[in-house]
Amino acid sequence: MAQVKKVAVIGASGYVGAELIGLLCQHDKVSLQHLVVSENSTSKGKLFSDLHGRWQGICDVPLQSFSQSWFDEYAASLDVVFFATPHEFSADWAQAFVDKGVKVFDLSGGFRLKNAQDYPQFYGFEHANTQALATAKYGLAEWQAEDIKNTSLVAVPGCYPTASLLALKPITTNNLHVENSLIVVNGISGVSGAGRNASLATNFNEVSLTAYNILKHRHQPEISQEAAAQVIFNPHLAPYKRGLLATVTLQLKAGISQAQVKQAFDDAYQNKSLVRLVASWPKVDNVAHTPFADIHYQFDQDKGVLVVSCAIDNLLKGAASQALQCFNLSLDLESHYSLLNYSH
Ligand SMILES: NC(=O)C1=CN([C@@H]2O[C@H](COP(=O)(O)OP(=O)(O)OC[C@H]3O[C@@H](n4cnc5c(N)ncnc54)[C@H](OP(=O)(O)O)[C@@H]3O)[C@@H](O)[C@H]2O)C=CC1
Ligand SMILES: CC(=O)N[C@@H](CCC(=O)OP(=O)(O)O)C(=O)O
Repeated sequence: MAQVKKVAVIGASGYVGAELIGLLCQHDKVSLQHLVVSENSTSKGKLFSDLHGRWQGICDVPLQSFSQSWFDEYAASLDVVFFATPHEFSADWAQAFVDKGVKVFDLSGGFRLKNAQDYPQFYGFEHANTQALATAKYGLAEWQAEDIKNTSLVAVPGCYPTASLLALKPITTNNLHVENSLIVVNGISGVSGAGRNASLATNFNEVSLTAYNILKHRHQPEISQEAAAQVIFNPHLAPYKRGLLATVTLQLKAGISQAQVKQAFDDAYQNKSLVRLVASWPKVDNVAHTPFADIHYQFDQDKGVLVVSCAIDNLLKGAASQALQCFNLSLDLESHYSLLNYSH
């Protein structure tokens, strides 16, 4: 029987933190101890439910602000901390919690890339803790259960990488694709993907379906690293709130059959209840506000071209519910524990 864990969430005022807290409130192995925001946050002292009205009467807990003295007072008393914070904050602070014996689930990109040199290029900062970078484990829940169990620092995948890798890995891990061929990933995300803070680019009046960050998005090295294959990643922003679609195109080796492709997907996901192999092209509306990933593919055997599409909720399967899957795995629970009937 897994014991109840003492848990804190840093980044509680943000979109991802809010979803995560909603999930943690319903989890019977969690004792939620601290909801934390930045040191100078305009939200400190407010109730969580004042900021996120969906949780009125469910989580009316005041928000604390993070500081060195907060860390000194509370860190050692925790079992688990979730970071739903900017990448650089996680990179700076995660190891300090690990050193206090706290298991860290980092929902930022602070520990996803193995190559420290990629941080200045794709994240705009030098990584402060390259040793932790080397030991952190990537936490794509359906694929890395053992790593997730056996580490103190889980790098929860990004939203686009989650959908892209769930689509790609049945093929790339079985080496069904032509080595060094062009793999193209087209991603479309709703505006909540950009977080809660106001900016011109995410202003309601400004948002129109558009590509952005072409050939320089930080998820390109993440997807390539975890698929063990170089990809071209084309992100798009779309004028809706929740949900993300990644559609990938690959060239498969000559002679690969429909049956081999089907086998690869069935083997990968037949016992994974949060990944649904659906009968038609997935839609974001079918997964928004849920922890599911929906996948569908079509293979033109004559041309050797495979197209796979995966839809997820960017804030849940692309962040908070996947982090909870990782937490469940670390407790030796099934990864879908407390998630299958989630609705809020
Ligand atoms: N949005 C998405 O779809 C996804 C986001 N992510 C990642 O999850 C993380 C959170 O994203 P999201 O919720 O969208 O972002 P938001 O901007 O909505 O929230 C960021 C949160 O971090 C807190 N914060 C900022 N600076 C600090 C600091 N120095 N110390 C402590 N807390 C701090 C903010 O608190 P306050 O502002 O009140 O100070 C806020 O609670 C990011 O790393 C993001 O890249 C991952 C997957 C999907
Ligand atoms: C629409 C939008 O702006 N999306 C964000 C991705 C959000 C996200 O998931 O970022 P991480 O996974 O790296 O934390 C972006 O493109 O930067």
